[in-house]
Amino acid sequence: MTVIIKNASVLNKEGVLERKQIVLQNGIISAVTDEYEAEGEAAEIIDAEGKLLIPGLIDMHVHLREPGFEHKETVETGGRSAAKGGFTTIACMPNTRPVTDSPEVVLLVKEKAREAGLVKVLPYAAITKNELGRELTDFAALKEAGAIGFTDDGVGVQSAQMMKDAMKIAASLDMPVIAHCEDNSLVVGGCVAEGTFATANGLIGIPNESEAIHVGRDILLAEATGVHYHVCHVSTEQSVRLIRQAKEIGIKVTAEVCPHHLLLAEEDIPGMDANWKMNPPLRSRRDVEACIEGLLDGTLDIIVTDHAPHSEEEKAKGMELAPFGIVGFETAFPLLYTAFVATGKWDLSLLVNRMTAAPARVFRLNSGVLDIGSPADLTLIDLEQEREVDPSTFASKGRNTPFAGWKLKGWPVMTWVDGKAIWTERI
Ligand SMILES: NC(=O)N[C@@H](CC(=O)O)C(=O)O
Ligand SMILES: [Zn+2]
Ligand SMILES: [Zn+2]
Repeated sequence: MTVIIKNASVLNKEGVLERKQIVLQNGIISAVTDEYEAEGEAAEIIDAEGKLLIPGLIDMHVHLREPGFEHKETVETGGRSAAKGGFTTIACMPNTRPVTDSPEVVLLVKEKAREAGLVKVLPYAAITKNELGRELTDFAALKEAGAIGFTDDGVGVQSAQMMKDAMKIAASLDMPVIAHCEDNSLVVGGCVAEGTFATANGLIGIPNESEAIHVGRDILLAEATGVHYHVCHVSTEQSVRLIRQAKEIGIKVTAEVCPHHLLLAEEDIPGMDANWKMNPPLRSRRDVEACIEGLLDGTLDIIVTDHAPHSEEEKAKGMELAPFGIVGFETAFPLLYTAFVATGKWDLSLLVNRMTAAPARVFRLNSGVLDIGSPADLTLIDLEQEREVDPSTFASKGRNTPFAGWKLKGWPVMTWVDGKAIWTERI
C-alpha cells in the first residue's frame, strides 16, 4: 500500500519549512520530494496543504496502568490517547499491578500493545521487585523479554548501594537506568511544593532538595559505574545545575522535563484542586525558568508527558488524599506550541526536536526523523485552528488535567505508525 501525503509543510535540516510530497511504502518513508506523480499505482492520497508534517512524537515517560489499574487506563485507551496527541512511540512505566518486575509482565504489556495495534509501546521494567527497594529484579531476563531500561518510577530508590548495584548490572548489559529522584526522608507527607500555596493553605511543602539530592547522588554513581543514567521529570533549578555540570565533565547523564514543569508554578495553583497535584510538584517560578533554560541549552534533552491518568473518584479525594499525577498526551504539543512557538520564544524546530529526534537519539530508536528508509511514523498538525482543552473529549480514560479551558493552537489531526493511519481527527 502506497500513501502519498501531498503539499505538507516539512522542517528541513536547517529548521526552515518547505512544501513537500512524502511517499510512504510498506511502512517506510520512500520519498520526500518537491513534486511526485503517482504512476498508476494504487495510492491513498492525503492533501496536507497548510499543515505541518513532523516525525511522530516520542514520549519516553508514560503510565498505561495495565495490568492492574484498568479503571484508570489500559494499553489500548492510553494508546489511542497517545495517537490523538500525535505520539507514535511511547515508553511505559512499570508501576502497574503486578509491577513490571518479571519477564511475564513485560511480555503481557507487549502483547496488549500488539492487540491494540496503535502506537509503538516500549516497556520499562522495575529496578527492584515490586518497586519496594529491597531486592533487584533479574535485569538480563527482563532485557531478554524486551524491557528497554530499568526504573522504579513512582518512587525513588532510597538506598545508594541498591542504586549502585543496579547501575553496575545495567551498564554491563548496555541498558539505561531511569530515575524517579525523590528522597523520602525529605518529603514527609507533602502534597505540593514548599512555597506560597503551601503556606497559605497550611500544607506541608515538598522541598527542592528531595529531588536534587538523588540527582546529585546518582550522578556520582553513574560516574563510578559508567551507566547511561537518565533523570525523570526534572523540576528544580538545583537538578538542572547538577545535570549541566555532570554533562560538562562527560558523565553519561540525560534528562527529561514535562510540559507542566515548563508552564506552571506552585503559585498558579487555583485552590485545593487535585488536578494540580503531581509528582514532582509544581515548583517556584524560578524553577520553571531554570527548566526552560535547561531545555534550551540541551541540559534537559527531551520532553515527556508523564501521562498519569487517575479516575475522577480518586482525584475527588482532595489535594491531600488524591494520588499524584496528571494526563498529558492530548495537550502536550498544543500547549508547548502555543506558549513557546506561537509567541516567538522558541523555534518550531527546537520543540519538534525535543519531542522526536532527541528522544530517538537518547534511547537509540530508529525513528524520530523524516529520512528516506525510516519507519513511516508521522504526525500531521494544524497550527492555525484554535480550540479549548475539553477533558470530556479525551480519548484517555483520565480527565485529570490542570489545563482544562486553555485556548490552544497546534492540534494533531492525523497520526501514522509504520505507514498506517492510527488516528484521524478531521482534515
Ligand atoms: N507523576 C505522578 O504524579 N504520578 C505517577 C508516578 C510518577 O511519575 O512518579 C503515577 O504513576 O501516577
Ligand atoms: Zn516519577
Ligand atoms: Zn511517571
